[in-house]
Amino acid sequence: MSEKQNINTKNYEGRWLHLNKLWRAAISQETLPQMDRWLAQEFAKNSKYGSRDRRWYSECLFAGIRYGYFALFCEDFFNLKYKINSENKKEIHFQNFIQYFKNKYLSVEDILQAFRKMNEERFFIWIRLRYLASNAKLQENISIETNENEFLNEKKVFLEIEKQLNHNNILISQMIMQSVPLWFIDQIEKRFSLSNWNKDQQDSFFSLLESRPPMWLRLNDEKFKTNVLNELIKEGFQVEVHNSFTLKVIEGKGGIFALNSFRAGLFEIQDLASQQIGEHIEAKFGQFVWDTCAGGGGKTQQIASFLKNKGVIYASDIREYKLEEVKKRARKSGFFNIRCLPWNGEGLPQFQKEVENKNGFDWVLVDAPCSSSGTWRRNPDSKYRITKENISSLMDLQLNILQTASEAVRSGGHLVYSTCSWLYEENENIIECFIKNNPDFTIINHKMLGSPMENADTMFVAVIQKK
Ligand SMILES: C[S@@+](CC[C@H](N)C(=O)[O-])C[C@H]1O[C@@H](n2cnc3c(N)ncnc32)[C@H](O)[C@@H]1O
Repeated sequence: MSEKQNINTKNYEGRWLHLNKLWRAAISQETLPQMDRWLAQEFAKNSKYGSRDRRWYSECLFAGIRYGYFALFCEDFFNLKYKINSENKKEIHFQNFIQYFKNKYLSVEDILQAFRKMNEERFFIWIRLRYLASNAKLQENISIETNENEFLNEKKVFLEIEKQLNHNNILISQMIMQSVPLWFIDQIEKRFSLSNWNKDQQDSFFSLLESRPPMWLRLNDEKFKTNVLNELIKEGFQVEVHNSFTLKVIEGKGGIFALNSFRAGLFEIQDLASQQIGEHIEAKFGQFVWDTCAGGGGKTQQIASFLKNKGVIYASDIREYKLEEVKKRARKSGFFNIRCLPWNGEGLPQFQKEVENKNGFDWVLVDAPCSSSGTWRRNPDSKYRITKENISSLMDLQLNILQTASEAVRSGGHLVYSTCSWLYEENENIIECFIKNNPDFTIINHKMLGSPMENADTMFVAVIQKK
């Protein structure tokens, strides 16, 4: 079978066979791969994939990961019903089945092993049925519909599962339908009650998991709005103005990086919730800011756009190569006040004398490494990877970084802590522990941002002030 497929019903079958092959290759990796990275490598290895092929294969493989846990649920239920049940003639108690399923898959290894054991054609039957029941739409108009007479038994079981779930505990049902591992049940309950999300918000938290968030853009200056909008529209993007700095791309053909206005540094791609974190750093002209975990500099750039070269920003990260990206982006946007310093979270780095002269920073941002549970819409594979053990080691790291970074805040200055996670352990818990150990700091406010309140990732921010 050739790798390149033209999109018509003639090689529809070949396309599915190739999809199965790609899925098998993905799950045969040593560990469950991060799907976007794995796919990028896979496509780079084979230049024969056309852009429509790439979109379709990646959409289907992402659906595979997004709904993989649900597919295991369906397959196990199907097997019980059609194999064990026909032999033993016993009725399956749905409640008992849920309990059995919950205890059967307790880690990413369990899930990966089950993916490997399952015939890929069968796997994609469940994925297709589930995808068709979701609100998500395939970007490419290549059908994933099943023929009327195909998979009749599976369709029956799928409908039965939907029906049974409708009569079940609502939280458990939503978790199963949205393929959220049941080991998260306590954390989800905690989040719902802590954040006081109402029924609609709870429903949205789940239903938003069916799709990626839209692409959000942040202008580096509101005066660029007309220029940027004109170019986007001219290039066929459908865009909505969210506020004076933020645009939402409703539809676009890709190729945003090639736009003149992007290359000239007039705007950045940045999720809405991430932008809202940045807005909590209310740095005034002339102030000093330290972005301790700057990564590629998404928030460093945003803070620089507030300061308009009047003030100083230090950007640090344990990954030195990321700081090269920060420098490149700063040059592109004409920000000359960003100083990059590698930092591993142990002790304070060697700042220039100017920091000591100011008695420390006015603002210190700790955009901490975290489980990324708030980015499941984008990276669904990460929901299977989060375990109690890695949350606990992340908590130690988060608290350590926050503690060390806090030593650089001047008296009266602010410490901002953020994550792209909705887990209590990584958020409220961390700031509560920090405050307990540091009575000279007070929490000014803290909140969840993004989904389910907005069509974005889910993030957390806390503003803490030094007395
Ligand atoms: C959530 S990401 C930061 C994203 C970035 N602020 C942005 O807006 O694009 C967390 C960052 O923390 C960095 N990091 C992880 N461990 C660290 C440590 N011990 N010390 C300093 N940075 C660390 C990671 O390399 C990663 O870039």
